[in-house]
Amino acid sequence: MSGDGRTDRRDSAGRQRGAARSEGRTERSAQAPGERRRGTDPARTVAFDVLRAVAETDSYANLVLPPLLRERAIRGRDAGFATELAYGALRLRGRYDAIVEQAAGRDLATIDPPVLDLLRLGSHQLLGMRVPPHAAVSETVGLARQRVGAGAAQFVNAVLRAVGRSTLDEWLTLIGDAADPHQDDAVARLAAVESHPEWVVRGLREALVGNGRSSDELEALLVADNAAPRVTLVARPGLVDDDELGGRPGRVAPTAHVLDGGDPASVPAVRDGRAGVQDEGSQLVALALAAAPLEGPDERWLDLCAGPGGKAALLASLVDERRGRLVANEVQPHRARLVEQALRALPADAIEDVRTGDGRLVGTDEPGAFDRVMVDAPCTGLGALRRRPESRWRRQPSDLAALSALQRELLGSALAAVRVGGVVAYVTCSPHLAETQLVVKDALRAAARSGIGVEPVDARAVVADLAAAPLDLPGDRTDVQLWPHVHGTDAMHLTLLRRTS
Ligand SMILES: C[S@@+](CC[C@H](N)C(=O)[O-])C[C@H]1O[C@@H](n2cnc3c(N)ncnc32)[C@H](O)[C@@H]1O
Repeated sequence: MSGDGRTDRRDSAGRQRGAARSEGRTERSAQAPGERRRGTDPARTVAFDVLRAVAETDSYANLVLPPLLRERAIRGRDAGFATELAYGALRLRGRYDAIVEQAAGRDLATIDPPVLDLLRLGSHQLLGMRVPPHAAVSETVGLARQRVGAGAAQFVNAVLRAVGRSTLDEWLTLIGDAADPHQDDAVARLAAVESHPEWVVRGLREALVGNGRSSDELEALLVADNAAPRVTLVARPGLVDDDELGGRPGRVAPTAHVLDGGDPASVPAVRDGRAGVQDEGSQLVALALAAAPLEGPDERWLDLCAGPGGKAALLASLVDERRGRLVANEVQPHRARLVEQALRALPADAIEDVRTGDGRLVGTDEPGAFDRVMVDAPCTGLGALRRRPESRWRRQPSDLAALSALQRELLGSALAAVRVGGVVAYVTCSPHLAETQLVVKDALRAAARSGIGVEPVDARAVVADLAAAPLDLPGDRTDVQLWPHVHGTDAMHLTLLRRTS
């Protein structure tokens, strides 16, 4: 039974069983009787609406989908099916577009965007989910007829039948060969087959090599980006007992609980803010800032870019254990409100302030005022592609220049805001060298020019003491770069720096 007592009508293969299809009802009643037909499947309809919202209003799928599911009372397996369909079609858009182009024998630019979205959804059901082909095709054609028109439905039918005639492996060989006809461009092939923009594939390859890893790992990394991450909870120290959260212990962060499934919002400690949903890599970098060796006072911490507040809540629980206080700063007012919300379970004593302000000014306004500073910088998010289904298509190479300039300024401000002897953590959820190693290098040069001395702290030694098992971190660097295909985390970057003068 679904939560509202009605029978859950989807089987494990995503087929909808039974006749009552609530979503279609009102739309059917608005049609002339001659046009009446079986209603469309609410789960597929909601997935289509998510893809349309992403395309038309630049919406984020993970923000649009949950309220739509709630509004339309789609729960249980139906909700799981809709989520996998929408997120999978968005993540694998590049792969399916290459397949659709071949199957349709037409340039994608000649296909109307809503029709292309339907073809992506149909292709994902056929090739990426275990939906029986007749259901995948007929349900998508029905949706096309209802939402776009009879002509579009015929086209969708023909193209999806062509898609269904080959297996996924056969299609991958075909689109790989089409992208790399001379067998000399591994990036173009991987970009098509593993559904990433080429500039992202190039950036990830450089990041692997720049962190002492082999470019042979690239395919495994791209594959990991295409898999939905497991839901991981953080047990905020001092606020929650480990056995309240369930799940299995994390591999990387001692505060992590990895769930096998279920809705994290149903966990009471998550609802009241004593725990939260947080990637293990994000947990580890906050724990590392707190654990970095420090001489002298350790009581005033700053989270410079705090919204929406996941790391701030973990830092606040850690500083509270030392009887210290956290200042959380965020430039966007609505995100600063999310920080307040994330900190709701923390004792008032642990929070000095939640501020709305430009982090670039803190170093000038409050020089040398903090013992530990977190700079979790705004970034391309190329390390969290598995979590944000459409973001790889939205980001542009030109974003890198603007973001890395901002990152340098924020890190410079943090180095000015920390006291001599204090520690700064520079963190991104992108492994791109332009946002990580190069930003740190530039910021250190700029700091030296303004008379601020800085030395690296061995972040690898710090995380080695925190992690349950040794972390695979090759090369002789002092920073830490995590990877989804190696550590099971987002590709978080961490540099720890100590101010020396
Ligand atoms: C990667 S997110 C931080 C995530 C956060 N630490 C967490 O764990 O929930 C970066 C944040 O920096 C904020 N930001 C962007 N420019 C900023 C600036 N100039 N000063 C302060 N915050 C800024 C963004 O609005 C965004 O909320």
